[in-house]
Amino acid sequence: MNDLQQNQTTAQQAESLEDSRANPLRPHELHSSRYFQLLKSRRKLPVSLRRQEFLDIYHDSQVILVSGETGSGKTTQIPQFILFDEWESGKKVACTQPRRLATTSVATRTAAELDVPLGDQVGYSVRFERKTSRMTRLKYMTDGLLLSEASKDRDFSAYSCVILDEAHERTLSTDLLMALLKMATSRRPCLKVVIMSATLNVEKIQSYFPAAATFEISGKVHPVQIHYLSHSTPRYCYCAVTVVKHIHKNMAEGDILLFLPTSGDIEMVCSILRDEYEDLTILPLYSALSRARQEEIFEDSEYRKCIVATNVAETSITIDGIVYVVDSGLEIRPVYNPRLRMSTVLTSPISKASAKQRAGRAGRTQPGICFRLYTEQTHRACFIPSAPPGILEGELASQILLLKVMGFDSVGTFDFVDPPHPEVYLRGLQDLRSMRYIDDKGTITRTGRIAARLSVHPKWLNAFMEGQKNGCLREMIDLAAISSTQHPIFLRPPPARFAADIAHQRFACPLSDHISQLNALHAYESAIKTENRLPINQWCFDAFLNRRALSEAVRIRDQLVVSLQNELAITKEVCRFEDAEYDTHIRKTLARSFFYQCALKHPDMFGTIYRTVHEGHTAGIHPESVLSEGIQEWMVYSEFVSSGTPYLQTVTAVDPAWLIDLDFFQDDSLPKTADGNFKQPLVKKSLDKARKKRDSLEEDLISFEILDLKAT
Ligand SMILES: Nc1ncnc2c1ncn2[C@@H]1O[C@H](COP(=O)(O)OP(=O)(O)OP(=O)(O)O)[C@@H](O)[C@H]1O
Repeated sequence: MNDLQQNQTTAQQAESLEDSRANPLRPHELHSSRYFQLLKSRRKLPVSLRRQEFLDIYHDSQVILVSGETGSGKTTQIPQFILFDEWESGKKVACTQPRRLATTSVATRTAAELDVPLGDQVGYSVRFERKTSRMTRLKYMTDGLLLSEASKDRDFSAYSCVILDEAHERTLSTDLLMALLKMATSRRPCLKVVIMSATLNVEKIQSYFPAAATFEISGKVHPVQIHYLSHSTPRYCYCAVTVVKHIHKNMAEGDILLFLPTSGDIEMVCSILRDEYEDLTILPLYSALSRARQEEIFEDSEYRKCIVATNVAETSITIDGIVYVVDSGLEIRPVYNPRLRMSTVLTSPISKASAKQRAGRAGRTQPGICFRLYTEQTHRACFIPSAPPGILEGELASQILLLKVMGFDSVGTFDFVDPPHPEVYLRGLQDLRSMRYIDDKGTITRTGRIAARLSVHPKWLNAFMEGQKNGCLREMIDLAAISSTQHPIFLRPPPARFAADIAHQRFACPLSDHISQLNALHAYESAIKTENRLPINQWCFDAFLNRRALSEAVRIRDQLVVSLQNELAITKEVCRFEDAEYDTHIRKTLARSFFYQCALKHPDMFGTIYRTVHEGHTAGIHPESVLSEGIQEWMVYSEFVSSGTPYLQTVTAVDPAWLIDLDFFQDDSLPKTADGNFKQPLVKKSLDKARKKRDSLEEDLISFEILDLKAT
């Protein structure tokens, strides 16, 4: 018997025996004292009091919509009820979350509640990282990951029940899962679906699943008082600092959770608060931070904690000790514009549902107070009820391809909760057509099938094939991996921008941001291998590189190499950096793979404005680019973004001669006005010039060969 077990009282042992009948995960073992502590608090949760009522509905219905106050126990308890109920089926229970941090933290909590090591019966799976085993029966996972599983198994046959949590967020993946689950439930009558949220639009989802039962959990764990400002203020950071100071000076014990829209705001506010207080533990929280730094928010602290977070802390997570929530009422949301093929990132007001979720981070382990940095009138009149579904705001090419590979040829008539905007849908089809992933009839091609199976955006398959021709396949795989990390690899924290820019110069390639990224990745890998090196964390810190993003890129790259092995002959050989043509091979490959994202310098302007070839939209080069001075004529860009001013981001200078033989740049493909003239005469002129140059070079070559022939 171990120490923990010895510590159990006789009463606990009796309780353990009683409870073990309900806990098939450890049927013959005694539980730890922590288990009993947690059990005591779990039993008080509103949802625990209605366990049997929930199970009765669960037995009678195939689809159940669960709504209930934040903190009432949906995420941690309902999956356990189902797990025990479904134990005999031998199948798994999946519970999805929109965010990674929430996925890992609720899995950790649930494993602790069940007194099992994380990864055994309870585990988690997020992209490129998982803690599961063959024993795992309850799997918390991101919605994106379950979607990619579904592309291989439309019946969700490994699962007896799929729980979609935080469904109010209506992410693109959750919406697609709802549609696929709707079909799967008609094929598999024993498959159950539970859709949960504290702020679910029940009528909307019920009209999509007409036979769904509803289960509403009333009652809060602890009350949360809400305070509003009496006057609005645009200076939300200043206002947030004032409120935090007020709480710290005048209010009773309890940690603070402050919501701000951007990582820049967070770092600024953290540095102001750090300068002022030594007896306050200030912890930033945003997705670009390393996992270890993110998890610091859960650690105990000698002083009061003040966590300054973006909306990554908005749903699902419980941070023990939070009493005060300060909500700026703002967030950043990328919105895709199909006409511009551009993502606009603007700081905008949150929805009422988000405001409720944010307030709900308090009152979970004790009563709480939420300070909203906006007026009640603003909340009532200016906040929309819930954020628009992701399917109405995002780019759809990869989702259309995924559906096509699953056999849904006519995606236009697919039964979505909210159908996508026809223009976004058509743009997605056009993009897939120009990448040759579908044919003229919209049928998926062989290349399209391979592209759909990639763990990165399907557009990269073209780059891999082109890279193979030009001897830089490995570099393209590295770039695909870098572009798939959730965070930028170059860090520019606001207080140290200048120092960061200097540190980044050693990786800079004057003609390409993509190659600069590759240089940083390769330097990181050799820093790891070098003996007597600096600790890698220190090396990354000094170089202002994001270690988390780099190690994630390496992981993605290694998995990609394995998954591509059957499709492309991947040799160990890499393009040699010492090769005089190293840059050219990579730039040419990028140009020929992402030709539909080319831009040409606009001479009428001050010299730094470019115009995209296909749509003719103008934009500057992002100020963080190595090419921001706008000297080069042609560019290929990875993103067209706007946070007020439109910018081309992550760009590479290209030679139009590399493009002229592509169909996309032939006269009959270039965009024309209604009267048949070229919409962008400059593009036409520049391409003609490149063609002439090529022809005259070819003529020179021929005459040179003739001369050579005569000489022999
Ligand atoms: N990591 C944790 N530390 C302390 N208490 C926790 C933790 N996780 C959960 N709890 C307790 O369990 C309760 C239920 O949490 P759970 O996440 O299941 O609620 P929920 O209804 O899903 O909330 P939300 O709608 O906000 O996701 C919390 O209110 C809290 O009291």
